[in-house]
Amino acid sequence: MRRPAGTTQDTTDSPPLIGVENLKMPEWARVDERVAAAGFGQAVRALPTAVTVVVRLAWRTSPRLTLLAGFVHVVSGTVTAFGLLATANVFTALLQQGPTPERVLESLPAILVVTGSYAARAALDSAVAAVEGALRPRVTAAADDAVTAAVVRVGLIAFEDADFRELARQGARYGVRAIETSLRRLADLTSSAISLAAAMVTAGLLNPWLAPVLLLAAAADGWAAARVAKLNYRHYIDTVSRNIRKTVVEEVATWRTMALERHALTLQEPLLGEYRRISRSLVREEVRLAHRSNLVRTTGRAAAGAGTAVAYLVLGWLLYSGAMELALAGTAVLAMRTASTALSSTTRAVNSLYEDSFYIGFYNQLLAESRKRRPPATTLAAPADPAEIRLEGVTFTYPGRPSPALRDISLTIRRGEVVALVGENGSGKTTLGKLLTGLYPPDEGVVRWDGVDLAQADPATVHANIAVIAQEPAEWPMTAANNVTVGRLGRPDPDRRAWREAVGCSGADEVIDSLPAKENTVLSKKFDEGQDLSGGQWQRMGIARGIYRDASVLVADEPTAALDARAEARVFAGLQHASTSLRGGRRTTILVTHRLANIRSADRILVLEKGRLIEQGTHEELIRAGGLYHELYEIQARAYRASEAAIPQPRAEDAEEEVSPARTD
Ligand SMILES: Nc1ncnc2c1ncn2[C@@H]1O[C@H](COP(=O)(O)OP(=O)(O)OP(=O)(O)O)[C@@H](O)[C@H]1O
Repeated sequence: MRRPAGTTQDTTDSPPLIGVENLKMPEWARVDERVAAAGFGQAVRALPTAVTVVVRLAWRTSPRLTLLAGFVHVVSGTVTAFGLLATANVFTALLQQGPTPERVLESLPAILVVTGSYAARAALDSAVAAVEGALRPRVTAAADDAVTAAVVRVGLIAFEDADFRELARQGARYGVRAIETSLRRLADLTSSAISLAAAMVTAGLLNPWLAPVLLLAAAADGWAAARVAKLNYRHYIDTVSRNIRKTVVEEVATWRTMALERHALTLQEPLLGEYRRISRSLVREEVRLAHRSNLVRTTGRAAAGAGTAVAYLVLGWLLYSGAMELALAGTAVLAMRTASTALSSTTRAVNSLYEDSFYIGFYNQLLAESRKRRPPATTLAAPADPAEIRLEGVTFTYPGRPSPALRDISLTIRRGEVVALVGENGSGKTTLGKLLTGLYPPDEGVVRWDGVDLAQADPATVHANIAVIAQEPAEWPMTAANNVTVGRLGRPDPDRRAWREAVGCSGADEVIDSLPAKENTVLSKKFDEGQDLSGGQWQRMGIARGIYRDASVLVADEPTAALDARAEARVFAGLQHASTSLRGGRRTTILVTHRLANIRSADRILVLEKGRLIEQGTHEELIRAGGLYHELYEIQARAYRASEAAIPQPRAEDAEEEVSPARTD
């Protein structure tokens, strides 16, 4: 990937364990790389968007608190400005001609105003803190809620896209944090901008020359702050891939699910080494960033110092030439100092907002992407118990994959059929199961249930009628009972018949019986007294959940891959029973399996090869056809025949003899 000049290579100093030197930068980060390269003008133009997001969120959260926050900030800034002007009056009264006691007496009202403004300012500061304290957590929670709700509602296929997953992670984490800090910056900006305006007006009233000179002194500070913000962002973009890699290595080095292989393969030290290498390279970048930021800040400060010197020279010249009275010099100095402080606070707030605006950009991008990836709102409902599932010319490609997982598939499945999907690894069986059930939309072609195009139907109405027993079932961190009933929340089952049938057909009853608190045992090691299960036990719980769901279309994807022979036989008998036990009819069952002996009695067998449907028929028809199914079946059957032949068959008299030594008589 071509990188803009001045950016660093995202590499570590030795070949990475992950296997690639440079991870591809996520799409969203590359979009924002262009934003990072933008000039200051563009940055200023980006501000209103960030401010709008924050204010809109605040308004949506609490219009009353938002108005109150705006009000107290404006009043607080105005009181400061008022105090400044009052101080000018004090100086004018004190430094005019005449006896000192009279001058002091004359300045008393102005001194009272100054004192009053300080007291008011202190009271307003507490009001600001109180209002902000009430508003900020609400806005942060609202931002968090918006982003979580947006991500939760995207279609399933979005989670197949690595760029979207990363955008979701970054947008939620940095975006929400940026909104929270922006709220504070916005408050700072309001009060410092008012103070600046007051100082400029005061200086301008004293002498029109003073105002531009004040700006000159503070502008350098502002430039430095803007530059540092950009450096920070550039750094973030440059290290994003490395940070992703670091997180992945950290996860595989510490996660419990990887622990067994990690130890068995003695990968702890290599992983630690990889982690340290990435960390070191990130630290080097951080240090380089700190040096560059420091240099920029020092340059800014030097320029600001020169600007201040010019301002004092101009003031001196104004006094020397008699363009300004000496009595006003004190006020001018005060205005200069106030303006300088206010301008650097203003520029700092503007720049922080500018920096935050990038992260708020991620946040907005995430909301927009999530909206785009949300299934379209529709009132079209899928039929609850379709008489026919039809695929017409269906092609599907996983996001980011160069070639389709399924190509031009056309087929029809009728209500109550038990259909087996067969084929070698990667031939597309699981993917076909997901398309049949509307979980993934096809890129080309159409999937219809009784003529209703699933891409046009409300996904909730489709999903309500499907049950999926996944190859690797989810390990829900809840009780064993809930691990089954979560299959259909709220299903009425007063006498627990459905529950008993589900755990009985799947063999989950044996699992539950072996648990210390039976069905009330929490299945997660994250909780005290929680229990974990073996792979096969989790699979039984998944099957029970699928059966308990009692849906009209059931997809079982390698349901018995991790089961022992006895459990497998029981599950297939259970699934057979489940296929005939749908309320008043037969359930449409789609079975994905490699163990061909289990599907001989299926109504139809579909054979896939490299994403294409190449054969279909009953077991006998496919065996007669002598194609791929016949070949695969023969390989498995031959293995059994060969192992049977290898076992010597005992003669009747041998058998007698073999047993006899054990006899005690
Ligand atoms: N989440 C995914 N992202 C990208 N590609 C995928 C994903 N899942 C599967 N694929 C690819 O799609 C193709 C079909 O995969 P699928 O899982 O449907 O095959 P399968 O027949 O079920 O395989 P197996 O018998 O190994 O379970 C394969 O080339 C696979 O690499």
